[in-house]
Amino acid sequence: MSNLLEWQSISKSYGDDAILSNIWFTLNRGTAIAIVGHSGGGKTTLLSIMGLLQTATSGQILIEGQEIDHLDSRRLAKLRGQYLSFVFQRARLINSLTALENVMAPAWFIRKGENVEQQAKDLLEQFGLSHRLYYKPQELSLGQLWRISLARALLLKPSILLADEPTNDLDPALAEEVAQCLLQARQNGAGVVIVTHDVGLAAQADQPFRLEAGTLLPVVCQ
Ligand SMILES: Nc1ncnc2c1ncn2[C@@H]1O[C@H](COP(=O)(O)OP(=O)(O)OP(=O)(O)O)[C@@H](O)[C@H]1O
Repeated sequence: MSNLLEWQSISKSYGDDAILSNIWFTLNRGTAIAIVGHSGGGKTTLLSIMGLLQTATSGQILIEGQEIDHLDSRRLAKLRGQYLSFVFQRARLINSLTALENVMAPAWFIRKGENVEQQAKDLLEQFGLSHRLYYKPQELSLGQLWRISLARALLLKPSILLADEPTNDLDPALAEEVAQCLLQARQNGAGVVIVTHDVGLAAQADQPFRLEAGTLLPVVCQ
């Protein structure tokens, strides 16, 4: 079976500024990789290329063995919907919708025609929020908002879950809770990619990397 995601010699420059150079890696189903690195080192750039939101300057990207570099924007958008889901540092929920509606909103477009309500309720129950289904974001705590954001991402049944700085600004207990929820997504076979400043979170991934001088280096945890 082919790898979920494969990068072959990916480089990215903005004008003369080389940000990523000659990056190779593989993401398998049911595994998590984490990427740490200093501010301005290119983590967001890397994640947005991974999320098919930006293109690389050179190299090959394969999703389940399929080369994507020749695809037009419409086909890329389709692949994004089919394979990828994002969890952002700030939950980015819609204030006028309830928790349940927020979870279902992207699925209304991506899983058109499917009845996703029960699955959304099940996910919220799994995250201990069945008593908050009809609350609006402003009536919920930061941790609850974060769990809703993760439920929203998981309802799309992504093969690849991308998380950008998921534990920034969270207290240690909540950061640990978020880490466990994210890593749990591996159990459904998702490949998880976490970009973080949090070395403790990175250490819990199956493969922690450091982004340094545009290159991914494996981190050896003690
Ligand atoms: N669209 C762009 N055009 C030109 N330069 C850019 C662009 N986007 C990012 N950069 C530059 O690329 C470098 C890497 O930026 P990036 O946002 O990927 O870093 P980062 O590791 O995510 O940083 P942080 O941890 O502070 O969020 C920075 O020097 C930034 O100025």
